[in-house]
Amino acid sequence: MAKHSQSQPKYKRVLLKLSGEALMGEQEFGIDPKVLDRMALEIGALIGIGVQVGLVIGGGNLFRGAALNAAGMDRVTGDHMGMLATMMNGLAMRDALERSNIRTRVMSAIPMSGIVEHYDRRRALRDLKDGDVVIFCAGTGNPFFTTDSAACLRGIEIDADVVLKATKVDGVYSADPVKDPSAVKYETLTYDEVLDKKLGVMDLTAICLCRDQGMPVRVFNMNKSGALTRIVVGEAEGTLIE
Ligand SMILES: Nc1ncnc2c1ncn2[C@@H]1O[C@H](COP(=O)(O)OP(=O)(O)O)[C@@H](O)[C@H]1O
Ligand SMILES: O=c1ccn([C@@H]2O[C@H](COP(=O)(O)OP(=O)(O)O)[C@@H](O)[C@H]2O)c(=O)[nH]1
Repeated sequence: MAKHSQSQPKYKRVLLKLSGEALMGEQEFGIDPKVLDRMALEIGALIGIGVQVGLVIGGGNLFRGAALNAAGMDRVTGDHMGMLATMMNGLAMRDALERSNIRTRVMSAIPMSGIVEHYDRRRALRDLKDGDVVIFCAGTGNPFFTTDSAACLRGIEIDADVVLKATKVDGVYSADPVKDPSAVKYETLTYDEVLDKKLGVMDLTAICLCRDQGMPVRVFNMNKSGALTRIVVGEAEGTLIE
């Protein structure tokens, strides 16, 4: 960390997307406080070198609308539950960040008066400039979307330099590396290559939005200690889609 804290960041403002499943750690469901604390440390290292950090957190560790739908629930109700799950993860992450003395604001796409603020882009920009981490919860606020799309949307809205998608694998591969051990990792890809090859690491709505708005996306493994800082200071890590 000492080495990186002297490094000049390549990016001034990033939108970090954490999947809900990443928060489970070794558990089957829910949130592992040890994982939250480790992520708070990694995010704190970025704040420490002057990088502005917006955060979108998934909800897949708790509920996913599509899975609830497959089990018989109305899809829109399931998606509402999924978005509420991202709120719980966001509150847990704020708690971990604040315990690490990192100023944090949570904004929700769905009004939730008395718990968190409603999403306000201009306010978020002011807070980011003040060095606060801003957590954007409840996805896009609409069913039939994912938090990957929400991350790209918020990243574009706040004029982030890059969307950083933290996941469980080391980048984008020729096939799902969890299922196919012969899959080969890409260093870089264009948006159209991701779409044409149907590479399943991010949903297509999110990729199309980034392509149309020219927002680069880097997919990387958040379980690798220091990977986030290495990316932000310009070292090769994961896969860059642009
Ligand atoms: N071509 C691919 N390259 C990398 N990962 C892939 C690919 N296709 C499918 N995946 C899977 O996508 C997952 C990453 O997506 P992520 O959004 O983090 O997970 P989830 O959709 O379960 O929340 C990886 O864990 C990996 O198993
Ligand atoms: O804009 C959004 C974002 C999320 N969701 C719901 O919230 C769930 C959790 O988000 P996601 O699956 O993206 O979480 P992750 O895979 O990142 O943990 C999704 O399955 C959807 O049901 C939604 O309806 N609209």
